[in-house]
Amino acid sequence: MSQYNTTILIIDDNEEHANATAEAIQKVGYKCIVATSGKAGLKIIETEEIDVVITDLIMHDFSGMEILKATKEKLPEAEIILITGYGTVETAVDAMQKGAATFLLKPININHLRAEINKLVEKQNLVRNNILLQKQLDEKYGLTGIIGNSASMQKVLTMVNQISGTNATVLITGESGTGKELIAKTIHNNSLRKHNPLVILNSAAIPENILESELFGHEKGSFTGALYQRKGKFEYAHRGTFFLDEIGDMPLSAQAKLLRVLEDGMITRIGSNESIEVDVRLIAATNQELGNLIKEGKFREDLYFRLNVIRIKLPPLRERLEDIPLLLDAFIREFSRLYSKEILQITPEARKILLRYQWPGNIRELKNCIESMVVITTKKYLDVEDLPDHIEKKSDEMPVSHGLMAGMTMEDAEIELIKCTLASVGGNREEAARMLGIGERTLYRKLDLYRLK
Ligand SMILES: Nc1ncnc2c1ncn2[C@@H]1O[C@H](COP(=O)(O)OP(=O)(O)OP(=O)(O)O)[C@@H](O)[C@H]1O
Repeated sequence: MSQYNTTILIIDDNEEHANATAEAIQKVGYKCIVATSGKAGLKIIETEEIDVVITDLIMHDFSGMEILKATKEKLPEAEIILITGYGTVETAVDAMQKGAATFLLKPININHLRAEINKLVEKQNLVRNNILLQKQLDEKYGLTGIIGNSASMQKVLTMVNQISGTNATVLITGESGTGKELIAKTIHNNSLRKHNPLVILNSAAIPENILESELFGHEKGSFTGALYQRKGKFEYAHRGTFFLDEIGDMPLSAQAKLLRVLEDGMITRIGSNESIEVDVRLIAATNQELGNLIKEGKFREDLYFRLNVIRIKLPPLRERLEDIPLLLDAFIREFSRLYSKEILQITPEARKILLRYQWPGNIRELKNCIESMVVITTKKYLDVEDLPDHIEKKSDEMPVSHGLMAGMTMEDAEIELIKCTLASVGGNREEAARMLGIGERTLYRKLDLYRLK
């Protein structure tokens, strides 16, 4: 949405003043509706789609605070700017705590007002585009809950979509917190097995001496402590999916037995001579390099080939920083709802810092970070001071370009600036355009023109 389809409501009981403000805003392309009383303003809020409400704080019938309350109820996505005199600054601050975007002092500086509106509209567009994009992704893949519009995640989603309906064994690799379990659950939920169990076992979390019993079950008396007969996870997963996490940590003896199950579809409980047929789709995951484990003699090569029928490689978050804005918006919404806080926003400064951080714990770390910020903030937005302590807070450490020299053309300088800005935000074009103060489309055009894509 551009400014041409953004509607701004101006509520001010000084008619002359209201019209002058509207005229100044219309000049830069916004659609304006003027209400010259609080009552008229409230009626418009009830019936029209408004993106930004600019209201005087003190009017003869209703106060700006009442307008704010009604707007929050009827138009939760709209942004509110309060216009106030010096005597009422305290009330305006209170209004910001109740959800107003900002307040401006009288007499209004029209350039300042335009800049505030531009900022708010840009923020609204970003949120709306992200929601739309996620909806499109969900519709395209029918895979709700997996967020990511980077090329690498699109590739993963396409693959998940293609293989979910098959019975093929899947090996998911990726660092901790990149979403391996989420992908495994999604494959199961989109498969014909979705009404049957999804059984999950983490090989690393089970002591070696009981892992085989967990996997294949045991007969009563088969070892000290085996007081009863017990089914293993494979049996529980019959007709469903078995997600075996941290497979790289599985001891060699269990690997040999697992290989046999994959080859003939039969399991044998410990202490039994009888084989039981199981119909299980296996999805294995690891954050280790299985190739290295094979070289070290810790992982069976034949099992690796059996598992590696379909391989899904999840890239670390630092290699797909362009997914961060979408993830940020989704997690902020999720935790605002969970902790019953009005949907919060994040300041550009805090956003910049999160975009530059390397995320060693990947999406799990980002999710935890946003959860803690939502919990601790006392404001309507998340800011730099809400960031966890271990995240470096300096946002002014921009990469410096060393490529500028007297004598180079403006065009070369522009190329250098674009490259340097993109590098500072990990290639995130949306964020880079914002920093450069140009539209995303303009940035795309320039990338095309200078063959920087
Ligand atoms: N693409 C994504 N979109 C939304 N949420 C995600 C995405 N990827 C991961 N998450 C969330 O991040 C958290 C960690 O994901 P998950 O447990 O699937 O990672 P993992 O790779 O299995 O981690 P580990 O190797 O430590 O077991 C979960 O809360 C998950 O829902």
